[in-house]
Amino acid sequence: MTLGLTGGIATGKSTVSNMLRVRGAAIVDADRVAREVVEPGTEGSREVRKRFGDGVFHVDGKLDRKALREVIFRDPDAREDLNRILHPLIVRRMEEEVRRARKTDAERPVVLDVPLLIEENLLWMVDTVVLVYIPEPLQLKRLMEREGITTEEARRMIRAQMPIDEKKKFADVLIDNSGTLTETERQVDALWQTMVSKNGSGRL
Ligand SMILES: CC(C)(COP(=O)(O)OP(=O)(O)OC[C@H]1O[C@@H](n2cnc3c(N)ncnc32)[C@H](O)[C@@H]1O)[C@@H](O)C(=O)NCCC(=O)NCCS
Ligand SMILES: Nc1ncnc2c1ncn2[C@@H]1O[C@H](COP(=O)(O)OP(=O)(O)OP(=O)(O)O)[C@@H](O)[C@H]1O
Repeated sequence: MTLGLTGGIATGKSTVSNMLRVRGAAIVDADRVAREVVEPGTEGSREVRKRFGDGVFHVDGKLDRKALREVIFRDPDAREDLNRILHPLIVRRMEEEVRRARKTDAERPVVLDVPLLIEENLLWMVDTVVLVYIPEPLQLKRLMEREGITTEEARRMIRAQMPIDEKKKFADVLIDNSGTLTETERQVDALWQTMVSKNGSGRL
């Protein structure tokens, strides 16, 4: 089965995806793929430079992630342009990775960790949607603490995505990550049991 793991920024997708990895899932991480498609010399890198200029690159040709981030979380048009350039490249590579994982072991659950799974209409890629949920005030707090940024900066990043409470209606399974990591582990255990017992295709 292919599980779509989503949430909002800093709600705990990486935390939960690591827990699923430890249990044996194959993980396809959209944030990692997004970094690969802009490596120096790639089509993604060329297109980003064409649209955003040399100012969002370091002298060695690597993307200056901080600089680009400043632009896209302030300017919705810029964000749309970046999405238009990168998302087809990201989706194509994720599809290849899913195919490869299936070929290696058809029974092994595959987890697609994609922050924008719902916003970008990628639900067709997965059998089941798992939402890593925390209430928005806690999301704001964890984001500010992790990034060392102000409330205003964190709000801007959260506003670039569909509000976490709205995402609930697209979810088949909810993991509440507002408690301790042990409490989250317990929910992941229950999810994993269902995944392996249904190990063919099928929805949860
Ligand atoms: C702007 C970039 C360079 C900032 O890099 P940085 O290392 O600081 O952050 P990172 O990649 O780890 O992303 C952190 C989080 O930001 C959020 N985010 C990233 N891109 C976007 C976007 N286009 N729209 C809304 N939220 C986004 C996601 O929740 C993501 O998990 C980078 O996020 C990027 O290339 N974004 C565009 C690609 C994309 O849409 N990625 C999301 C997965 S499809
Ligand atoms: N149950 C928890 N209790 C306390 N802190 C937590 C918990 N789960 C995650 N965190 C912390 O919250 C922050 C966000 O978690 P994580 O990085 O897993 O989120 P994410 O959804 O993957 O973020 P992004 O969208 O930026 O990729 C991290 O600093 C993490 O250590």
